[in-house]
Amino acid sequence: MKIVKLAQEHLLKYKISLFVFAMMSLITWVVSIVLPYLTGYYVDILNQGPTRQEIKYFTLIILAVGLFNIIASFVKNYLHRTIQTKSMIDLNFYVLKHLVKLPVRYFEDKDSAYLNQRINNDSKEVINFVLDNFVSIIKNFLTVTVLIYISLTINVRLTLILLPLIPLYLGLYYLFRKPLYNKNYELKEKQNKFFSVMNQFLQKTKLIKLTATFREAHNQLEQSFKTMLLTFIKYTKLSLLFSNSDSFTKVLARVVVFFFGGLEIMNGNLTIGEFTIINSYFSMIKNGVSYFLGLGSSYQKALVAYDRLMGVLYQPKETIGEVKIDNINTIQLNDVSFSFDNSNYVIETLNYKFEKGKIYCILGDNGTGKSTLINIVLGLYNDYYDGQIYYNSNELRNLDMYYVRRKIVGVSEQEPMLMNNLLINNMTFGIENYNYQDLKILLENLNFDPNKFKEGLRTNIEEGSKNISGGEKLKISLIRTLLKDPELLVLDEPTSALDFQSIEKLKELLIQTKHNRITIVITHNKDFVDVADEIIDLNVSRVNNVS
Ligand SMILES: Nc1ncnc2c1ncn2[C@@H]1O[C@H](COP(=O)(O)OP(=O)(O)OP(=O)(O)O)[C@@H](O)[C@H]1O
Repeated sequence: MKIVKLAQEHLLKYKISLFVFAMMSLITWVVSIVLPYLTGYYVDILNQGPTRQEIKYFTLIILAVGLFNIIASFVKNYLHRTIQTKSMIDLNFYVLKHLVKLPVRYFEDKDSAYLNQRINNDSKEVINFVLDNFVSIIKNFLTVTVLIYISLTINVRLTLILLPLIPLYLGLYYLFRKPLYNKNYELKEKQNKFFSVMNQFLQKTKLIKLTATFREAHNQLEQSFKTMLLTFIKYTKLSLLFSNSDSFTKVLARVVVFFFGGLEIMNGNLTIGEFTIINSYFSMIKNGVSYFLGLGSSYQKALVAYDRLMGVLYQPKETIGEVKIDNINTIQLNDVSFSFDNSNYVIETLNYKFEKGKIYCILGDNGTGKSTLINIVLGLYNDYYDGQIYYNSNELRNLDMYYVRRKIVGVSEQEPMLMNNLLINNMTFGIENYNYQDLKILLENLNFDPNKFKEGLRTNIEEGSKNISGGEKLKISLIRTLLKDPELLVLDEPTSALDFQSIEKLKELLIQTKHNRITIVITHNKDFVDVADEIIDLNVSRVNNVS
């Protein structure tokens, strides 16, 4: 079975724990079978007038079995939880590892929070299905067969009278199964929608305040809750109806056991102890049967989770070559074209050569393709552009761009992403070797005073937190990029959140270090035009510096 194949790779990392878990599960199962039998046997002894010795003996057995069961259950449940958590995270990481190597365009229409939650839930579903059922199938099969056999050996007539109640239960189950599944599914969808509206309500508090749309926001929230509540009520009614019908079969079974069991006792064909054993065993047989009935629907649920995970795992990874380079003297674009929708070209037959030692300024109004061009040059759209791009003499698609970007490329983004980490770690993130003196100079040059923060460079920064301004975020990202001393430096809209003084300092810094690298600055205003050696104006239809 394909679900087992996916889960086993992660579960089998904990072979010994799994083996002990299986053994403990079987032990607790044996205890659950033995206890009603012992109880029945004891009832018969009590009925016949027990000796003090017998009472002592049975009490000790019950104590020993009980204690043994507690220990075995503890070990079983402990192992179940730890194996489940570890393998679930393992599978989750396995999918995330693949995900992070997919082309960036895969993520463009995805909500990352939703995707993350989905992968987490699906990993849990797949692991739980396999872990829970690998012992349960054997256990429940044994429960049904062994207990029917023991009941038959105790009293054939009573067992044969009780067995037809199982098809009755099956009928009820099938009657309710589909509507229950559908209503449950519908309820989950409505709950998800409701929570996403609640989430939005919290996320958009600032917008709600600014536009004073409290009433509209609250109405939306209420409407979504009403829809969810309606489905919840329908589901609750149906599930209560089902559990009542289920209780009805239990009552019926008890009536049959009491009436026919009573007659059998009266006729001397059954002891009181045997009566209690059959009574307990029949309910265990019924539970065993319902386990197998429920297996189909839990398989369907796990299958949905499996298919969604495989949907990610089957996505082809982005194109990455193997050639590693440690310096970049030129980047040449030959007839490069790119379109998001295969019809409107954002970049069209662009020919351009970037050379070490120069500062390039990519100019253009909003939406003219500045960021797109940089994404192409950095190898993020390797699977989508036409034409060729050469780093020195190596075609971009042949380069190991993970290596190149890590070692010799520095990119400061328009909206910098910070890690939930210390200020110092954010400034040095991904940089293998740096000089503390260089960091100090950069801090001074960019006018960034870490002492302004409560614990200086060791202050914890949280993405989205209020203890850091937009400009400060941008400076952290600039420091991280410049500290790397890259061969290719890309600054995307570096002036968007900087004050005049900081812009001037940054310009000085770029001029001072331009000989060691290719510097590309993306901007929609003219702030950097005066320091640029070449300007690429994307407002102009044909850009070309290559004859
Ligand atoms: N993922 C996408 N799917 C479809 N179209 C996109 C996508 N990303 C960008 N575009 C479109 O491509 C064009 C260029 O976008 P790009 O972000 O490169 O522009 P930009 O010059 O960097 O803009 P800005 O100055 O606003 O940052 C725009 O028309 C934009 O709508």
